[in-house]
Amino acid sequence: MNRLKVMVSGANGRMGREVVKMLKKDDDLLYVGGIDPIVSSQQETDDNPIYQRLEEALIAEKPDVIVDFTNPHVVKDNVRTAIELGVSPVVGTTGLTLEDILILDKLAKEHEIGGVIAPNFAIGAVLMMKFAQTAAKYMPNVEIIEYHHDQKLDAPSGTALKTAELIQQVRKELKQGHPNEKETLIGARGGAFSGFRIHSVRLPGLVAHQEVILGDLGQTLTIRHDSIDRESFMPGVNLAIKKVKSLRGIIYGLEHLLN
Ligand SMILES: NC(=O)C1=CN([C@@H]2O[C@H](COP(=O)(O)OP(=O)(O)OC[C@H]3O[C@@H](n4cnc5c(N)ncnc54)[C@H](OP(=O)(O)O)[C@@H]3O)[C@@H](O)[C@H]2O)C=CC1
Ligand SMILES: O=C(O)C1=N[C@H](C(=O)O)C[C@H](O)C1
Repeated sequence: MNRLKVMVSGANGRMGREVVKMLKKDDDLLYVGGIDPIVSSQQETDDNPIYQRLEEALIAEKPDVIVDFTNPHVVKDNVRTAIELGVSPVVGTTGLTLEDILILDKLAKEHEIGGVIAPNFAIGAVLMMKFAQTAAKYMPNVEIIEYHHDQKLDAPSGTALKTAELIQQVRKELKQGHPNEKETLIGARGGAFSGFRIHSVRLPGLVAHQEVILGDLGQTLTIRHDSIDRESFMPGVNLAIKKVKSLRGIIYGLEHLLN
């Protein structure tokens, strides 16, 4: 059986390094090289070149799938380039807007290409988002607190935004808090999303964590997920790589690939 050829954009980053390790352990997948602005001698071997430019890499190696864990500033152009060159993108990079995703979906359909964009590849995080959505239907007073390492570029996290979008679909419209509430320190109440709030904590020592807290008369419900190691994302990335060639257009969220 032909092994699926996979490249990794952002191969020298925290997630990229983990993905390369995972690919090298899977006999059904063939890692054919990475893309990263800084070529690290530790990672580059004759078998696994590291390119500095995506287009050059895709033309030279002709992978089936490109996995992207780069940054919010470059991800949209990366996905567009991959689709135009006929390579299926599996994207974990956060920072794409819903409008960006619609544009990329249209482009992917025009090129008859499948793609996966998932703000969180950890199964526990997907369940946390689903449970929060179910709970918000019955308990519409809700706040999201996400906690990440202090090198993260975007706030709020992609996971928090996706959670908020899922909650918004089912939650009775309601502006929370006291109508005369006054912030005496700007930002103290977090970011406003459709009448509820998202708070972002950044500290060394954290990996990726989120709490959704729902309140009602005399009770609160807290739904919490913790990624304590980046290994937590790898089964989801692996699943997306193996399913993406059978898709047409972009799916947004790992939940669409789970039974
Ligand atoms: N969906 C999910 O499950 C998860 C998503 N993420 C997301 O993944 C993204 C990456 O996170 P993380 O690995 O921690 O970040 P890092 O900063 O550790 O890694 C990003 C890497 O991409 C490189 N890079 C920058 N520009 C380009 C480019 N144009 N082409 C190729 N490589 C490029 C960076 O190089 P340089 O440093 O030189 O700029 C860096 O090596 C973030 O958006 C994060 O939110 C993270 C974890 C899980
Ligand atoms: O930057 C990270 O680390 C993470 N980013 C994703 C996000 O923004 O939700 C996923 C996970 O939380 C880790």
